[in-house]
Amino acid sequence: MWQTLSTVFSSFFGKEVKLFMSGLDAAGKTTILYKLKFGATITSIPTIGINVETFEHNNISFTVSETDVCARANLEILPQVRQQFQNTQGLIFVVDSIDRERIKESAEVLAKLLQEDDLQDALLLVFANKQDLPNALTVAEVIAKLAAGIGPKQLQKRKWHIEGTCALDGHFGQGLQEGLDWLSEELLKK
Ligand SMILES: Nc1nc2c(ncn2[C@@H]2O[C@H](COP(=O)(O)OP(=O)(O)OP(=O)(O)O)[C@@H](O)[C@H]2O)c(=O)[nH]1
Ligand SMILES: [Mg+2]
Repeated sequence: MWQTLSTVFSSFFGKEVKLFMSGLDAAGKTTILYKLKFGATITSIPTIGINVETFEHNNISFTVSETDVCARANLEILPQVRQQFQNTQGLIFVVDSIDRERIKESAEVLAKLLQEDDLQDALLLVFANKQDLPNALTVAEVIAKLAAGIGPKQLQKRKWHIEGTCALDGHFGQGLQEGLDWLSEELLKK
């Protein structure tokens, strides 16, 4: 399987892709970013501002900006966050699957992001994170709650994918690489 994928993606040598990652505070964004970059779990503290990191996957150089600033500012997207959206080819939205009380708020943030002009053509990858914890919302439940919050039509008109993830699991996390594989395959079609 790896050989096949690596052959398919060999045409990507030198390709640079910009992604924006968001979601509510404590969803696991920073943990995911550094797991993807270093293959290691970092001890994270709440992020102030925006983290930007570049790493390689499937011969693609992914530059990922991550922040939850839009959530902290009463769901209004701040100008410095909006600056990050230019030329963004993919939006990674991280959901804390155990935070049942805030899943509605999470959907509201996603709805705001999906309305942004610069994100109209962006692929949408949702990570339903913290699947390792008991009582986590299942992937199907996360889809239903997000679709209810943003309106099902929002998902119909966009290329999107969801992975159940555990960012803490092993070297690569669980579901994270699969999510990036989906993004890579969709980028190949463009
Ligand atoms: N059990 C479990 N805990 C996780 C997982 N992913 C992240 N965490 C934990 O969740 C907490 C918050 O993770 P962060 O990566 O700091 O979350 P964040 O989204 O960057 O938060 P802000 O910077 O405040 O926006 C940390 O204690 C992580 O170790 C996961 O998949 N499972
Ligand atoms: Mg953070």
